Amino acid sequence: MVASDYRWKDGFPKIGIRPTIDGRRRGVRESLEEQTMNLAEAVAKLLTSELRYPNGDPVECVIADNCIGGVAEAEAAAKKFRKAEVGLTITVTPCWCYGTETMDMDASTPKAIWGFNGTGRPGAVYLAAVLSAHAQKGIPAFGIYGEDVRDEGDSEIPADVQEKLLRFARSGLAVAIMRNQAYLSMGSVAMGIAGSIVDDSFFQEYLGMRNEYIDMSEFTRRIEEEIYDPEEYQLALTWVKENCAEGPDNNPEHLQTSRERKDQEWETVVKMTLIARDLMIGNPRLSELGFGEEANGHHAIAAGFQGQRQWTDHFPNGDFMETMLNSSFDWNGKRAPFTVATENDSLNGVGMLFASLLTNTAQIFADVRTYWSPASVERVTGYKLEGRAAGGILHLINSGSAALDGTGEQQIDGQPAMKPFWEITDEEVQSTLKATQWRPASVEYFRGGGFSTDYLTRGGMPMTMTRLNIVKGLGPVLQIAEGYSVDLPQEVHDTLDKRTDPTWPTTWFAPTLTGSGAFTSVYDVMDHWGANHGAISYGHIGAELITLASMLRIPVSMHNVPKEKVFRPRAWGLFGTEQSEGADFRACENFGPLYK
Ligand SMILES: C[C@H](O)[C@@H](O)[C@@H](O)C(=O)CO
Ligand SMILES: [Mn+2]
Repeated sequence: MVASDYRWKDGFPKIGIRPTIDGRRRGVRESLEEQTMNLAEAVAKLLTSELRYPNGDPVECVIADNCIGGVAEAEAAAKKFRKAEVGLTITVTPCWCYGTETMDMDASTPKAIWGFNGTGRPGAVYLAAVLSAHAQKGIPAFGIYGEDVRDEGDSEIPADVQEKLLRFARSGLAVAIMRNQAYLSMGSVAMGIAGSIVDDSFFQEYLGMRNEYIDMSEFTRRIEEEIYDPEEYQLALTWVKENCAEGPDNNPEHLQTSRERKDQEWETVVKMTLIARDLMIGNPRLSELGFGEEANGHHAIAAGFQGQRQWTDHFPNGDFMETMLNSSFDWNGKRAPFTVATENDSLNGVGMLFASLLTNTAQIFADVRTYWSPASVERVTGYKLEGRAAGGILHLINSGSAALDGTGEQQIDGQPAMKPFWEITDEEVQSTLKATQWRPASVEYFRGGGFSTDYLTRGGMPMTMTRLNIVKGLGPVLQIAEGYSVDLPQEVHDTLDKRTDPTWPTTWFAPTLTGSGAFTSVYDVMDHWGANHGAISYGHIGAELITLASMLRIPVSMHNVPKEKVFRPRAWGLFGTEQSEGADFRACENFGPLYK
């Protein structure tokens, strides 16, 4: 097993499927057993064929041993699910069943109910009844009810039901996978950035996660005492020399460092990468080398590196380490990305974690740096923004953490994309590496040097930018902006890029406007953004993020997701049905964090 696969050794949570049934024997129950179990099997088949765990394996479903007609069978299923480490449940039924007697009572796992929309037996009536019980008992559940009436015995899952089952399951798996994992804070607060003040109550109560902390001096100790796998280090260094092209030094001549110094910095940043990964997930090789404690790691599904300034004022910066860990490959080959936030912005790290669990793809961490109005672009370059960029663009750029996948060199149907690692080809890995330069870090900012990731994201990718904020008195709030990466003519990009730090990776982002609220204009999007950073994912995943946030009881303060894709627990509608965000805030406050 390569070190980076070690993190999956405990397996993943499973999806529990609960076929519920009218418990009346001597006719009713018997007539429904087969159809009900068939629905359960059809749901399991759909989920197993469509969804994958972060390591690429198909998700696993566990079906209750028999249909659930009353409390004894409900508890038997719950027991089976606990043993099988089920992290979310889906109840399916074509018929009337007894609400509180058959419901899943575990308040800490996401749950959905699909009430088959037929006429012979009232599955949708059970759905309404049991959802009212869920509301009354404070255990919110998602309701799924197909739009069109189907015939009795039909166990095909209609497309609208499939979409909701998958959206629920993706988000529910994200909830279950992050639970009991850790966020590892490497260092503390970077340059007064509030997101790097780790709020452990938030992690504990909303995400079910624990917090681990190390001082950055741990990197120094491990470098000096050689607490890493020396063979992997040699492999990594050789791979880096062959595959990571060093770009031109942009520093004023008197600040440029020698070749010898740069070579040393490369050695240090490669060691830092091995060390950060081992800190996060452990490494069995360290045990063989006599470092049993270090071999265990911190059980971290996400981490952040403070870097600035105490580390970077003296040592090479964390850009190479953060970028490589966030990417879908390294010297060991293709593998699931790690989640590492730059500047230890733990709240942006959580945004990256959400999106990576929902998509199994790598994430871009960036400063939401500049709103470029069409007039400003024209003034500075003479160029008139057009197409998706016509309303203005956001310059997403930061020194570290942007996954190499963000180059857009991977493809889906001939279009730029970012894919799960198991779909990435070797050629795409090569062109991603070719599209990236490693620029000697700007020494005025990073006195200890290092190498910044420099690339330009290809335009035309659907993308979703998200940001988690914490507000005193309110708690966490999520912001979501769907849009597209856009291409600019090369000379226009160069002019705009050179006004800031051209050694950093750039994504030009055009959010999709709705004409109202925070999405009236691109300026409004920037003006509403809650912090200096955003987490950017491939794809339009706003609907998945909304569903996930509602499971965790994190209200969404701004989004541009079409209304028909918004899917939250049924009880949300009881807090008001208006299209504003108010009902979401009231519901989240009322039910409180998932693990309170
Ligand atoms: C080099 C600078 O300190 C940057 O790292 C800074 O602009 C940020 O990224 C702030 O989030
Ligand atoms: Mn930043």
